[in-house]
Formats: sequence, C-alpha cells, structure tokens
Amino acid sequence: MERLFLTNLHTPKAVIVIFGATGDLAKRKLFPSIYKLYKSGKIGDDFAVVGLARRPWTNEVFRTNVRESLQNALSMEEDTEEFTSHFYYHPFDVTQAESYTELNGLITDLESTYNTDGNRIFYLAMAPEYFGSIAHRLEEYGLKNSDGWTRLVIEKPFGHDLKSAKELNKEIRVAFNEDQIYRIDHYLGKEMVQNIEVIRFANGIFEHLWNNRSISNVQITSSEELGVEERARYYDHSGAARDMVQNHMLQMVALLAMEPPIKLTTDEIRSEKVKALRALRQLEPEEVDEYFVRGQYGKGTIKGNELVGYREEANELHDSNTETFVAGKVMIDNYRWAGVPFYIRTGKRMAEKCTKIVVEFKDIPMNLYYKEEAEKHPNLLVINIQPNEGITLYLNAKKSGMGSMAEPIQLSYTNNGVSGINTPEAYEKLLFDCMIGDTTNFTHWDEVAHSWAFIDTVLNRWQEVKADFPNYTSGSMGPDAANQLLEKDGFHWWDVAKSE
Ligand SMILES: NC(=O)C1=CN([C@@H]2O[C@H](COP(=O)(O)OP(=O)(O)OC[C@H]3O[C@@H](n4cnc5c(N)ncnc54)[C@H](OP(=O)(O)O)[C@@H]3O)[C@@H](O)[C@H]2O)C=CC1
Ligand SMILES: O=C1O[C@H](COP(=O)(O)O)[C@@H](O)[C@H](O)[C@H]1O
Repeated sequence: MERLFLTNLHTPKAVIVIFGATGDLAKRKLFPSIYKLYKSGKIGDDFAVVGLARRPWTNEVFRTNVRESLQNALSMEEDTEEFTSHFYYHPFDVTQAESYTELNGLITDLESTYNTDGNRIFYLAMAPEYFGSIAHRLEEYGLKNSDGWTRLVIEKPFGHDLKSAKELNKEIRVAFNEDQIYRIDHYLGKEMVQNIEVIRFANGIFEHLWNNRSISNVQITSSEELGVEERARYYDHSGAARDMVQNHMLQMVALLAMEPPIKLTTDEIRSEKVKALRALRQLEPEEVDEYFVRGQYGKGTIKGNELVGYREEANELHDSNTETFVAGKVMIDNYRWAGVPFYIRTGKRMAEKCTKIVVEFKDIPMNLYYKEEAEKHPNLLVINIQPNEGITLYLNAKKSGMGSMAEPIQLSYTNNGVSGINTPEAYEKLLFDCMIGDTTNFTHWDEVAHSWAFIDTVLNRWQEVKADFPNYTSGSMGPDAANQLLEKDGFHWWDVAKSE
C-alpha cells in the first residue's frame, strides 16, 4: 500500500517518548497506531519515537521489535525500514535520576534532526505506581523546558480508588497543567462510541425521545471471550469494576445521558459529561446488593475450547475473591432520566466478544396489531460498538400478506459497509488527537473523580463480604443474578446479536 498524503495542511510534529516501550501495550497498540498515522499521511516525516525501558536493547533490536509488532498487528509484509528509522531506544530505569538528564540530551538531538519544533509527548505505558514520580522527574530535570509544547499521556488505571486517584492527580499536577494531561480511555477513541454524540444530537427524531417519557431502560454490554491472560498480577488486584466499569462503562453512560453541549468544544462537552456523572445515584452500602451483581468465571467451553476457571489460571489465583464480571443498575437522578435504569454488564470469558448499547423505548399505550402480549416488541435502538460497527433500529411493521398483524423489522446501518474502509483503531485516533492538542476524547480529572466516588461504594461493600465464587461458567453471559437484576424491574437483557 502506497503511503497516502491526505492533506496539504501542516502535519503535527513531535518527539514521542514511550516509557515502557518493551511492554505489551507498546507492541500491540502503540507502534501499529503510529505506523497507521504515518501511512495515512496524518503525520509526516517530522517525528521521532524514543523507546524507554530497562532491558539493554540497541536501536536495531528495538526497530526489529517494532517491525515484528507491525507484522503481527497489521498482518503485513511491507518494507517498514524507513518508518522504523525514526525509532530510537534508550535503556532507562525510571527510578534512577541520572537517566533523565541523559534522556534530555537525546531528545534535544532528535529535535534538531527531525525538525520537531521542541514538541514533546511523554507517553507513560508503564505500571501506574510510576506515573507520579515520572511526571515529577520530567519537571525536575528540565524535560519540559523545550521551545514547543509538552504533553503527558497517562494509561489507565488512574488510581485504585478515589483516595489514591486524588493523590496521583496531585502529584502529576505539580508538574503538568490539566490541559497538558491526556488520560487515556481507549473506548473514547472507538468510532461508534464517538458516534453516540452524533446519533443523539444530529437527529431530531432521537433527541425528542431521549428522556424518561419515551425510554424505559438502557442496556450497555461489553463482553469478552478472553480470560485474564498474562495479566493475573494486575487483574487480580483490579477486578472488572476497576478495570472496565470505573472508566469505559461509565464513560459510555455519561455520553448517553449528557445534555446537548452548547458548542462542540472540549470544555462544553466535558462539562456536560461531568454533570451527568455528578447525577449518578450514590448508593448506600446496604443498597449495593440490590443494584450490583458480581461474578467470577469457572471452567467452561467457548467455541469448542475447554477452558479452566479463573482460580486455575495461575497459582496465585487459587482462592481469589476478585470479580471478573459485573452487572449493575445505574440511576441518574436528574430531570431527564429520573426513573430510567441504565443497566451495565461486563465480564471476561463470556459467550462472545461484543460491545453494544440497547436503548429500549416505552410501549405505546395500546397496540392492536399483536394478538399476544408476549409477541409485542418494543422499539429498540441498538448501537453496535464492536466487533460490528453500526446502528439498528427495531420497528414494527405489517406482516406481509393478509391481515393487519405486525412484526418487528430492522433498519440497519453498518459503518464499515458504507465508508468502505476500516475505521481507525482507537489508539490511532487518540494519539493523533494528542498530537494536535485535542483533549476532548480524554478523561478530565473531574470525570475520573466522580466515577471513582460512585464505584468506591460498591467496591467497599464487596470488600466486606466474601463472594460465593465461581458463579458463572466460561462461555455463558454471566451469573443468573445478572438476569434477575432486570427481571425484578420487568425487563430482560436483549440478545440482539444473532439477528445482526
Ligand atoms: N496491555 C494492555 O492491553 C493494556 C495496558 N494498559 C496499561 O498500560 C500500561 C502498560 O501496560 P503493559 O504494556 O501491559 O505492561 P507490561 O508489563 O507489558 O510493560 C511494562 C513496561 O514497563 C517497563 N518497566 C518496568 N519497570 C521499569 C522501570 N523501573 N524503568 C523503566 N521501565 C520499566 C518494562 O520494561 P523492562 O522490563 O524492560 O524495564 C515494560 O516495557 C499499564 O498502566 C496498563 O494498565 C491499559 C490498557 C490495556
Ligand atoms: O481497558 C481494558 O480493555 C480491554 C477491553 O478492550 P476492548 O477494546 O478489547 O473492548 C480489557 O480486555 C482489559 O482487561 C481492560 O484493561
């Protein structure tokens, strides 16, 4: 594939410094994303990447590693020599002060070689315990004193609870302003997550109905087939609530629930999201079991593969009480949403990999076109986030033939089918946003804080009471209690996957 140059406008220039460049995230997500930006002409030749980690690699070993990552992630055999010539490796221990002085020298040299105007991105793809001290040392050793802009990209998790998140934020804010901090939530880079706002606010037919008068409930599912993989150490300390709910799931809730922004600016959009998160109903500890369900997978089968349970995945997990599944009922106590439950559900080792949102509309007062009550089908708006990208609207229409009975029909839009191209990977979009200084799709501190405040109550309650795990089979859609959560409100999870 030839490299494309999409625009004559200035492409962003920067030295991108990746802390943790020998790690999994860099290899699986960051290198392929930078390559796709390069191939699509979104970044030109004025960039360099400095990879940092402790192992004693050379530039050549690093570049070979980058090439392998591209082959694996993008299944391609292209010549990437020119691209990888922009990559430099510097053995570096983040805990050693002298490393930072040497790093500053290397970046300064590369800035003149690659004409990057002193713009620097520091991407922390490392364990979170290092985030605060790295930010502090970047300031202390003058790495922020360049002629251009400096930006700090921080991976999740941002803290372990509200208290630790506040401490971390305080440490980082000593060195960087809020507008220099890019807290990544990769769901905000997904095409259809970004589309939620457009679907809502660019369509009169939805915006009029988008409230408690017309919507009975909203369901957000993000299910994974994968188990804990190689991440037992991290995951067992985290669990599904911290790993997925505090960030990705509540971000989707905020986008679905927010009021229309008065302008499409970062501040206006963020301010509306923050207001929605502020309106989350804070639970009392004794209410947690009524609103939330936790689960941990046992053994089972997915696509014909027999799989062990979570506790058998690694020695240190043998008596783990960590949840690999969460379902919850989230209430938003404001004028628009009073009384409308937002049900969320996420877990590992579930039946399929799928993220989707189902908005269920209220029934009309009288429907004469169905003989049986049970046959009636409410209108649903389904937003398919992944693996399929698109929207399906479920309506009722006349059954073909004699009579005037109704049946559900679907109006579908598939994103890939219409545009004819694969949508960019989330990290690709977010990296580009960072290079052009757009923080809209990154999480502001206030969003992080409100999300932690909400989820802390649930976690504290779970900490007190040992769960009866395992309680769902690998390959299922979670424990029965997750179904009962909706049934007691007169709803059920919509399994709309097979029909699409
Ligand atoms: N992997 C993923 O899919 C996702 C990861 N994340 C987040 O991204 C971050 C990185 O995750 P991941 O790549 O999986 O982690 P890995 O454990 O694979 O990588 C950690 C990296 O840190 C380096 N490192 C460790 N200690 C030091 C040190 N003292 N000085 C310098 N470098 C050090 C390691 O290299 P070396 O041993 O050579 O020093 C390695 O490059 C984490 O915050 C994680 O939560 C978020 C979403 C998804
Ligand atoms: O942040 C995370 O997300 C992934 C799921 O992301 P997706 O884009 O594949 O849906 C999850 O596997 C991981 O545990 C979590 O840290």
